Formats: sequence, structure tokens, C-alpha cells
Amino acid sequence: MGDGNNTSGRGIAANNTPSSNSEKPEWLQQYNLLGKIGEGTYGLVFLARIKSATNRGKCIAIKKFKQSKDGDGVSPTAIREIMLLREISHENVVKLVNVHINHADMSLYLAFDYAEYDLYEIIKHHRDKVNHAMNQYTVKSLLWQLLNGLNYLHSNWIIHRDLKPSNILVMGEGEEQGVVKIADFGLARIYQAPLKPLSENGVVVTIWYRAPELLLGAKHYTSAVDMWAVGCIFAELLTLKPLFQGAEAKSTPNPFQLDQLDKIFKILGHPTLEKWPTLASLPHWQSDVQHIQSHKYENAGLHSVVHLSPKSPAFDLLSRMLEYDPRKRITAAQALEHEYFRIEPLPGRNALVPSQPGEKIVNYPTRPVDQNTDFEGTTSIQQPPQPVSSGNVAGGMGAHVGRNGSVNRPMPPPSMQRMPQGIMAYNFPSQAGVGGGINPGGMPMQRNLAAQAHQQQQLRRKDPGMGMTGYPPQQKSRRM
Ligand SMILES: Nc1ncnc2c1ncn2[C@@H]1O[C@H](COP(=O)(O)OP(=O)(O)OP(=O)(O)O)[C@@H](O)[C@H]1O
Repeated sequence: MGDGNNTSGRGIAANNTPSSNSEKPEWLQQYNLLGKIGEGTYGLVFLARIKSATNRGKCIAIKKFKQSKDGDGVSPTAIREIMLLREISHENVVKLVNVHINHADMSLYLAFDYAEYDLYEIIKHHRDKVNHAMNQYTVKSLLWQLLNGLNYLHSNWIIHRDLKPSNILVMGEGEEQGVVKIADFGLARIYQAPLKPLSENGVVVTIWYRAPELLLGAKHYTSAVDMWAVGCIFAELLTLKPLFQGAEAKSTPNPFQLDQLDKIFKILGHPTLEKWPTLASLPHWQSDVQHIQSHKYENAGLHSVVHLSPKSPAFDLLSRMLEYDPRKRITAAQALEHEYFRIEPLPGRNALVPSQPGEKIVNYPTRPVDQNTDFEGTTSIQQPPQPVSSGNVAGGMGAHVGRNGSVNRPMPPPSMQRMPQGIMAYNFPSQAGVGGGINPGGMPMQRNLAAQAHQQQQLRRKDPGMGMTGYPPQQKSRRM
């Protein structure tokens, strides 16, 4: 633990007193806080910029963790776990750059490298704005890098337990553009949340990516739970829709989710003891004979849902990830060796570049920044709900992070700001509303944008539409 002033490098900083010349605690003064970018089960996520000369202007994401209900702050076990997370270093895992503990209330702040995109938004953008599937190169590159990061975590005995598209980040412009970073790893162990069906603050924890052994009440689980989630994400990258979209049973504290199992069985068929011998020992298989055991499901055929030929390498890999028996499920290391990654198009480091010469680049929306929510998480927004448009429509998004330090309000056309010269963007933003004055709704633009950023972050959590080392194959490489 730090001494209260250790805010450099990767140390843990603890702080008891706010500094005398500001209400901000001392450790926070090394950052320019730009606004809230998200809200999850554990707390709020803020975007900040480093002030110090060494990394001046670099963006970071600060996760502020909520106090637990009994107000007991950060436990010694959690601190031990966090110390371990600081040692984790891999290109496809988001870097934990700093840890701060406010001793006054034992609240916890983790500072991570900032990533402009995540798979949730990328998939949503394709589904709602671009209106066509992702190119094969992008899907393969995203998947390969996800597996590469996961293989590293699993080799270090870290099981993620809550993999889902919003936890899979993709870097924006810069040297690491288009590189995948797994976020939120290890937090499950600290906060023990993924097995709870619903967090107590009303934020729904999605169960769409949860492995069947967890849904059936397994007490012990393995890294195979993450591979199931990767299978669900792979299918979603292909179809732009969540594969198993069960409705959450909210009131019960047990992990048994009948509707989610129902959705899985409808597509993959009923699990059998022959295929999954240890099934009989799972608590809910035993206890809910009526729903789980007696109902007979036809195998609807995964291939028809994901539109893949049953003989294709992509389908083979996907089915191995969605193997019912966790002991038979493919591992991350095995998946990286799969034939799918050895055939064209080969995966690459920048997943977001076009797959073929002449193909248009997709201009993904940058994260909206809500500047009206302060670091305590209180918001001063009192506006009625505004229609929120996602995508690159200036005036339809909140403030965005500019390259050069300040937050741009509204953002200059992303296509102009972000694209390499000479490459056309898919969606040129409308110029409506640019200029910051009063918009047709009569709301000052800056405030309106912030309100919309806040609302978009809220909507994102409820989105019914989601209705949803080496680089790859060492023998050949491209777009590295
Ligand atoms: N390092 C980061 N850089 C940029 N954005 C991030 C970073 N870490 C998290 N985010 C974004 O912040 C938002 C909230 O993240 P958080 O992990 O708290 O919640 P979540 O993943 O949406 O849900 P849950 O907490 O239930 O898993 C998400 O949009 C996520 O993509």
C-alpha cells in the first residue's frame, strides 16, 4: 500500500485527506477529469487525461467502485487481488495503470488505459447504422486477439467470468489502433458479482454469455466458462445479434436461469448425460426435473442461426466453443491453433482496417462523455429524455475526446478527425447542430450534448435492440 502520496507509475496510492487548495483528493489532481463514460455493476467509469509531463495528454479510464451495501469498503483480500492484477501485462489485456484507495471511506479507484471502442458499440453500429455484417477479416482478427488475451489470463490462473461485448475494448487511433483489450478481468474474484443474477443497485447483470454449468448451479467452474462466452461473442460478431438472449429472472438470488437455459437448449438441443456425463451432479439438473429434464428440445441447428456451413472451419470452431461439457470445450490455447485462423483472410493486429483494397472503412462512433456527472456520481441533469441517435451524427452524441487535450463539443466530423488520409468513411456525420448554439429543442447545445451522453449511457445498459506474442499464425502475417 502507498503512503498517501504515491501516485506515480503503477503504485497503489492511498489518500486520507482532500488537498487544501481543491476539493479533489490529491491523487486525482494528476488528472484532468473529462466526464463520465459509463456505468457498470461495480460503479462509474470516468474519462481523464494525465497532466504529468511523462504521459501528458494520455487518456485513462478511472473506475470508481461503489461502496458495498454494508459499507465495508475494500477488503484485504480485494487489495491482494488488485496487487496481482497490477502484474498482468499483455497486449490484449487492458493495462491497470494505477490504483487509488481513499482511506477515509475505503473506496477504490482503478485507472486503466483508455480504449475508444468496445465490441458492444461496434456490433451495435454495424447492426443499426451500417446495416451489414462485419467483414470476415475484422471478425477473425477481433476473435483471435480476444483468444490471445484470454489465453494469457488463463495461463496466469485468472478466469474472467464476465466476458461480454462491453468488456472487450478496441483501441482507437494511435500506435495500437484496432487492437483488442480485455477489460474487467479479475474483478469478479474481488467483488464476487457474476454469480449474482442482479446487482442490488438495479443494474442488470447480463446472463446471455453465461455458461450452462453456471446456469445449472455448478459450484466449481473452470476457464471453460470464458470459452463459452467467447463462443457467444463469436456468433454475435457474425450475426450482429446475441446468440442466447434469455430473459433474466430477477427476484431470485440463485444463479438458476430457466429462460436462459431454454434459449440455449432451443438452439443447441437438449444436453444429454451421454454427451455431458457430469450433468447429473449439477444442482439444478437434479432439483428442477420438471422444467429442465422432462422438456424435450429439438436441435434447431446452430449452423442455421449463424448462417455457416456445418463443414466450415468457422462453424467447427464455434461448435467447439459451445460444447456443453466444460471438459470437452475447446481451450483458448487450442482455439488459437484452429484451422479457422490458418485460412484466408488471416487475422491481423489492426482489426478495424478494411479487409480488401477499395473496401470502405467503417467509422465507429467514439464514446459519448457525460460532463454533467461529477466524480461523486451525482448528476445535475434535469432535462426530459431526449431522443438519442447513435453513430456519427454530430449533435446526436455527447462530448467526445479530441486528440489534443480538450473535450470537443460537439465533435468534429469523426471521419475527418480519425481516418487516414484518402480513405472514405461510411457515415459522414450530419452537420446539423454543429456550432454550439441553441438546438431546435431550445436546449443549450453543450448541456444538451451532455444530457444525451448521459442518456445514451443509460440506454446502453438497457438496450433492447441487442435484442439483443506473436501475432496470429506465425507462418504468414498481414496488416500487422
Ligand atoms: N479502459 C476503458 N477504456 C474505455 N472505456 C472503458 C474502459 N473500461 C470500461 N469502459 C467502458 O465503461 C463502460 C462501463 O464499464 P463497466 O465495466 O463498469 O460496466 P459494463 O461492462 O458495461 O457492465 P458490468 O459492470 O455489468 O460488467 C462500458 O461502456 C465500458 O466499455
